[in-house]
Amino acid sequence: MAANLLTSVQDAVKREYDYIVVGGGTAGLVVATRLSEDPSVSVLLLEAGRANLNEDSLTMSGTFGKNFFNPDFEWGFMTVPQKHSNDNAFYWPRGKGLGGSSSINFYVFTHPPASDIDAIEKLGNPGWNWETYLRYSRKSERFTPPDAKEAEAERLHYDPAHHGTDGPISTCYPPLRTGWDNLYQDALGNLGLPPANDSTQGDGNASWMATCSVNPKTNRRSYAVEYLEQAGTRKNLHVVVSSPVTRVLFKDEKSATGDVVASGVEFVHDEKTYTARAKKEVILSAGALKTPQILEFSGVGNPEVLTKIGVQPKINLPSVGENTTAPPPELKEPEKYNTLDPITDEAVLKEQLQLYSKEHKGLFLLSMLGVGTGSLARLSPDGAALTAAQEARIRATPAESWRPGVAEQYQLQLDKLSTNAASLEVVSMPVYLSRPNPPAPGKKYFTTVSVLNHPWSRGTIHATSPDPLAPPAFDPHYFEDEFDLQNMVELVKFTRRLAKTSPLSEIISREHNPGPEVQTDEEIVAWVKQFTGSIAHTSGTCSMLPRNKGGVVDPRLKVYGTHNLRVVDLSVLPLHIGAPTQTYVYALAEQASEIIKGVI
Ligand SMILES: Cc1cc2nc3c(=O)[nH]c(=O)nc-3n(C[C@H](O)[C@H](O)[C@H](O)COP(=O)(O)OP(=O)(O)OC[C@H]3O[C@@H](n4cnc5c(N)ncnc54)[C@H](O)[C@@H]3O)c2cc1C
Repeated sequence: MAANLLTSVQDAVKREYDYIVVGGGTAGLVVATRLSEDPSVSVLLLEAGRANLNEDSLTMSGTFGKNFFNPDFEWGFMTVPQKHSNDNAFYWPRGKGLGGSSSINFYVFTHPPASDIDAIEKLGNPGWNWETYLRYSRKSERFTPPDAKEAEAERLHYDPAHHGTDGPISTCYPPLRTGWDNLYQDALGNLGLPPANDSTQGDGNASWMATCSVNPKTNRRSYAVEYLEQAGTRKNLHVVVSSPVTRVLFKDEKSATGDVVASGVEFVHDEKTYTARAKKEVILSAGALKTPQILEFSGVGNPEVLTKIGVQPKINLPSVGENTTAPPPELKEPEKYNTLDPITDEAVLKEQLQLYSKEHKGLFLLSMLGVGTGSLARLSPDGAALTAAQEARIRATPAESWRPGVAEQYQLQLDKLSTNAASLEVVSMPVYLSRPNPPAPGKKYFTTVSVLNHPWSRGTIHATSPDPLAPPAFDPHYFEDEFDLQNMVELVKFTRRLAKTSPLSEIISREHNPGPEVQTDEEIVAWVKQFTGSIAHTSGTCSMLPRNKGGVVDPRLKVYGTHNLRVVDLSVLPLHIGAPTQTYVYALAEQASEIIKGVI
């Protein structure tokens, strides 16, 4: 059905649309679909990548990372060398094509803690709180509860009030489970993270079983393209693919309030440049890594950055591309039970692919299930002392030494530290995913993906080349704040303790990474700097904050100084949340759609 919405460039440039949405990823597809619910408005969606509709390798479940570095589906971004991480450049995968990152993500679908969502409102954004988040998250979700007997046996406990039942994104518990997740949860409980329904309550020091965005009827990925499917054959929504937008175009005259007025966008298709025209608004949803670049090429940003790429400044907004927060993970693994490792054997892979395509069964139904979150003080014997030292250091640093608005963000992070709220996450993954020691043939593993959810380092993403199609410079400043590194080191030690804690210890034969040769703090630091990777949740590059506090958009998601240009994607999240980010992006885009429609 969604294929009916595809339009040719020649048709699109002949018309004038009410709304142009830039980027057909997670947020963009929600916004375009919701706006076109009103048959009296016209919407054009421009996506840089291909349509990729009905692409088996995207919709098949259990294919974690399969499309990494595949230019048909993924951008292949790299950070600049990281000064505080041995000058390593980190791989930042992002989805390309309709569905964006929701088409390649690892489809864990969980809520952030309520306090993290309320923090967004506290930073100066009325209406962006847990209550509204939950309303819009429910609107996006179609949850299928587990069978009652199975739920009891496998502890698939949940709060029905936290799930929607008739939204476009299907969610469920992973259709196939590893068999060790109860043991994982018990071991986490023995280390101070007791079982809970989910991550939303209290200080977040807990463990739970995560749901995923998979359709339990088809056992396929459920992702943003479901929204387009809902749009069906609407005549007022046009989708043009393979057309990267290079800049927003503005009218010569300003609005009555003195703001610049967007009139459309410039985009490239088959190496030719075109213009698409908008009557009402332009909405940027190109993701946290690309939206700041489009703003900069449109003349919106820090004049110094713009001048270097040969762009005439229109709006002085130095916060574009700043406040980049990018949490890094660490990996480690034991052996046994249901995992995806056997598919590295050609014969098993063939058999499993057949099983999946014919009966929608087999190992590809596995997903991440057991999750634990905790504060540093809860996870490490040295955590309280390290936390106190960080609190003292931040309090002793004059607020003027940070960029505007960071002091307010740090205050909320300090509140989390002083109440011992969870900021670290350990997720069990049923496959070998770590470096440098390779897996042994014929064995099974699980990896503990360890995540720092509230990093203190702040980075930047800026255009540096005059070519708008060249990637910008991604610089997360990993480990610039030493506390981030200390957290990662303590996470490695915690993961080691977890593996030695009953009942999990009973099923583990040995640790492969970091491996026995990595023991002292210095050795762990070296391993972390060399072998950590990005969890792909970068946010904040066009933060929703007051303008004098580092804001790029206001609480109506409008770019400051503009009359009708908004940003709706993960760029606007001003302070990172303690969870993977897709659930948040769907809720954000649902709320944004109602704002744009004037419903709220
Ligand atoms: C590998 C990976 C694993 C992840 N795992 C999870 C997980 O398990 N659970 C979870 O909750 N979250 C996960 N995430 C994060 C989550 O998927 C993202 O945060 C979310 O999808 C981001 O949505 P977005 O709309 O901001 O950006 P995207 O979905 O990335 O959309 C941006 C879109 O804009 C397009 N675009 C870019 N530039 C232009 C341009 N110039 N012109 C036109 N179009 C353009 C892109 O091609 C893309 O389609 C993962 C992400 C990745 C990459």
